[in-house]
Amino acid sequence: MEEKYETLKIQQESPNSGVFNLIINRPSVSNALGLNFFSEFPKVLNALDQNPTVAVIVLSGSGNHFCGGIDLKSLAAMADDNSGDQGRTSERLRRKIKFLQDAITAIERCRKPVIAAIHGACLGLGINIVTACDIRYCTKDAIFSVKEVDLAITADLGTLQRLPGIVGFGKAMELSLTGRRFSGDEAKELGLVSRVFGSREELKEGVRTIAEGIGGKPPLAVVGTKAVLIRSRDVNVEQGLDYVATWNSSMLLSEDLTEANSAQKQKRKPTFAKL
Ligand SMILES: CC/C=C\C=C\CC(=O)SCCNC(=O)CCNC(=O)[C@H](O)C(C)(C)COP(=O)(O)OP(=O)(O)OC[C@H]1O[C@@H](n2cnc3c(N)ncnc32)[C@H](O)[C@@H]1OP(=O)(O)O
Repeated sequence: MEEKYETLKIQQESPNSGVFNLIINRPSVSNALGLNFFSEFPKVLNALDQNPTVAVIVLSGSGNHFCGGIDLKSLAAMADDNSGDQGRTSERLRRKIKFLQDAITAIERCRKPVIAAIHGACLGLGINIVTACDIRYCTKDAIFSVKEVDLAITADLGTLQRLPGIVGFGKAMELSLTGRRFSGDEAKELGLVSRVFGSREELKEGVRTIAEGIGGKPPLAVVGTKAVLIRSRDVNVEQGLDYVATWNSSMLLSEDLTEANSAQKQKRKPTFAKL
């Protein structure tokens, strides 16, 4: 956790808190992100996931924006060199795209909940990132755009796969084909965010309270809920039920169950061992 990163900053909300802020940290370029982000992000998420002190991760942006999208200055370099024949060039590019995708999917691989707190611009790559997050909140002045189409890119890092499940197929198609900008209020109307806050300060405080609330819940059930919901999204009901039956048959009988029940009966705050 002591390591320094070029594109990210980690801050524990307060001493003893299980809430950790993961901050996109390239404010001079509106948190536009290049290749180094894709190397750092999964490493940091994995470190947070493995750290038993961490219960919930809040992802936000430093400066004026959440994320201005892919770093346009590094986009050409990311498209790779053209050495070798067409087949080899294409296969290299395919591997690179899979590497970028994998960095975003690290959010879903992380057992702990990841909450996006969005202010200012959240464009292109920003949408890929937040649609992989477990919960999203934003400020009223947040601006969203599935911008890839305007850059002659078919969005390929998760937006087209995850957005339909969040806002519905038709809305996802409309937003992705037009690339139009939409506001925090519309994001709420669409179901992209769960709540809109009046200011950045209110967003920070509101999300902190929600994250601390989740962080105080039985950790095995929190991790299980995330894992089972993500799996259920991708399989049919029967397969999802089968998955949760196996999950709970191995993890339901924990000290958390006893503690949650006792605390409820004794009308006291429960305390759970870290995960
Ligand atoms: C394999 C491909 C994988 C992923 C592909 C993803 C596709 C995308 O992400 S599409 C989205 C691309 N992003 C954009 O088109 C955004 C362009 N920028 C803007 O619209 C605005 O700059 C803004 C983000 C809304 C911020 O506006 P404002 O607050 O008025 O500040 P500015 O003065 O415009 O910008 C400040 C500073 O940031 C630099 N910057 C902003 N965005 C990017 C970017 N995407 N890449 C590189 N740099 C960016 C901008 O140039 C300014 O820097 P200066 O040095 O002062 O010029």
